[in-house]
Amino acid sequence: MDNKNRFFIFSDAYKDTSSFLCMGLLFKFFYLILFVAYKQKKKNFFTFSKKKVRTLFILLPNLTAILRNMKSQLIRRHPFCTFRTVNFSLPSIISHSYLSHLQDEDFVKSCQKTYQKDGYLHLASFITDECAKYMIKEALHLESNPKSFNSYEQHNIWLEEESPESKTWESLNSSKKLIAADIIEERYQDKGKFEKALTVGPCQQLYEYAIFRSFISKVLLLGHDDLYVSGDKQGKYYYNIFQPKNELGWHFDRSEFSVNLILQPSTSGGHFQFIPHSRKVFENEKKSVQQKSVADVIRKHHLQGQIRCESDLKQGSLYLFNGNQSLHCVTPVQSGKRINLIFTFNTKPNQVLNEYTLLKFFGRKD
Ligand SMILES: O=C(O)CCC(=O)C(=O)O
Ligand SMILES: [Fe+2]
Repeated sequence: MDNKNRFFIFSDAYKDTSSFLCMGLLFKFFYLILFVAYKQKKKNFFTFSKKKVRTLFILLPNLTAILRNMKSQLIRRHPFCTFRTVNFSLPSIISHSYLSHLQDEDFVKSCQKTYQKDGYLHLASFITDECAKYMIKEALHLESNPKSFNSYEQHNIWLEEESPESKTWESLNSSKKLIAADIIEERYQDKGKFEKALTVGPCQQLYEYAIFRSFISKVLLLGHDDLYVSGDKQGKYYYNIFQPKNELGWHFDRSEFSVNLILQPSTSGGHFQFIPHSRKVFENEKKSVQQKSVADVIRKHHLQGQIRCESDLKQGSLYLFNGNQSLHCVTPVQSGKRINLIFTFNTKPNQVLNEYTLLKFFGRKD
């Protein structure tokens, strides 16, 4: 085991620490009973009577409930019991095979080709298992943070509200939990005396890695333009957590492209599906007056065979996607949480989200 992997032993330690403390309390409790029994010299203390067994039955469940409660309090409050921040170096974030290829011309060309043909590029195991596991733990740790936001939206495929044309489209549902970048970064600031101060977590490191950004801009924009990090402290990157029953209804993204890192696929359901380069077909249907549904258009234009269901997205998969041109959705999660990390890159520097989008996405303006 190398040094990087050792961190996971430490990050797991919080569970053991709290169990250890609770076990300690339990032992103290029994020690106290024995001590009292000894002091009172009650000879019949250890003999069983119906009354004693009944008392024990009443006491025990209460005692375990109290201990369970104390344990959760300890996990939340005790500095040793919170999920600890870890310092990752770039080679422990990006898998070795990609790290050495991001600037390789042939590799970039083959990625460009796939992306142009499909509007989609999947790079399996882009980040290391260690980093993915850490990010999953971080997302789950921040899930209960009061600033993380359960977003629920009713929308049409265009994600438009006002236009009369878009009103004739069926209404779809989307729901997930969003954990904005500022909540993630808070973890790495103001560490108390129990944790070493760290300024940059692995999400931020990957997001700000210029070679990663330049690779993406070469693939997405064929190198005609540069990509910039976002100026938005919430939306620059964010964890998404899909619980069972959460889904993303069919839609076209407002942004031209998306960069999505899959951390944990759900155990069943929660598949990413898309119809490559389908915008024109749906645009042509936009003008007719009758009520329209995705299923109707799929039937009418024989698109069924073109729906791609990406069930091979696994822990550590990175996918780049042309979400503005290809209709896509995430099917309802049936079991297990689906966790991913979305990066926002822009073609102009210092772009920020407007108040409306901030409230809709993250439930707060600042
Ligand atoms: O979670 C995914 O894989 C897709 C996300 C997506 O389409 C979106 O956020 O607009
Ligand atoms: Fe999307």
